[in-house]
Amino acid sequence: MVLEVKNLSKQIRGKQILSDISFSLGKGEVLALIGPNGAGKTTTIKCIINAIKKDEGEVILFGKPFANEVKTRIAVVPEDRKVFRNFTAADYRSLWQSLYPAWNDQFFKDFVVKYNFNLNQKVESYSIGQRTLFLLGLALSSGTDLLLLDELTQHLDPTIRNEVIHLINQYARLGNSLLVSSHEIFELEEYATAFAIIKNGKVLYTDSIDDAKQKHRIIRRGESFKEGEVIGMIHDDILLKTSDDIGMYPKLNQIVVGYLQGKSADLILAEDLKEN
Ligand SMILES: Nc1ncnc2c1ncn2[C@@H]1O[C@H](COP(=O)(O)OP(=O)(O)OP(=O)(O)O)[C@@H](O)[C@H]1O
Repeated sequence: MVLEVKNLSKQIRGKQILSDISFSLGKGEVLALIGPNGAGKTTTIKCIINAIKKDEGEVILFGKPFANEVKTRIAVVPEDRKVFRNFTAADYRSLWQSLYPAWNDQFFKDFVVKYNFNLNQKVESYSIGQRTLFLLGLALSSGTDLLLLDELTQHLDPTIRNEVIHLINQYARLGNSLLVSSHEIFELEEYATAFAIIKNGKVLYTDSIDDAKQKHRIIRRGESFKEGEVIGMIHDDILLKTSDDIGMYPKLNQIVVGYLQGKSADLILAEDLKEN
């Protein structure tokens, strides 16, 4: 495993922000950390890179507990896209080149040409979409084997969004690993191979996309079933975790919605439809 997060917990100002968060990311995988606003995605990423101190739990990177040396093997695009004042794209290139021993300057040069970046322009003057693309370009050029990308596709027009997703896939195909936080559930299958659903600082479910689809079915409300657990409601359908071959296989976004919605009182009653 490239990254293992085990039983991570964090309180901020007396409020429990993360509770017992666990998931893992393998080589060449893209794990989507998916959840609504305020779920704890950014806090999880900050704990992984030790930008904020975790209270409990373990973060294992490349088989070892987090240590400062590992920072040169990880590149991050933060959610706020904050950049240094007065720093040009060329300044950023020099900085990242000095920080990352495996920096790939040819990749960076090609990236700058392909996306038409002016190296003499201040990065703070880029639009939010250009800034996101540029920061991703730095991360992809860093030569690291793990990227942490916080809400990467947020505020992007469809053209840049498609480019960004293409770049994520290309980087993963080279055997690198990516953790991408998002609340955009409809785009997940374009890049993710695995996912962790997070809500109120807890992981509700984590799995590879293929395995998750195998383990769940969508049945009509009122339809009876022999074996399984009712997970949640998706409009008039029910998401069921079951080994029975009933109903329909779910799409990833249906699995996410089912877990996020959870069981309401009338859905708990639906468990009574289980055949004895
Ligand atoms: N420094 C802080 N002080 C107080 N509360 C904080 C702080 N940082 C985070 N929180 C709270 O922790 C919770 C999780 O925030 P976090 O930014 O991790 O969520 P998120 O899933 O990344 O959300 P979003 O999708 O909106 O970016 C929120 O309720 C947030 O208000």
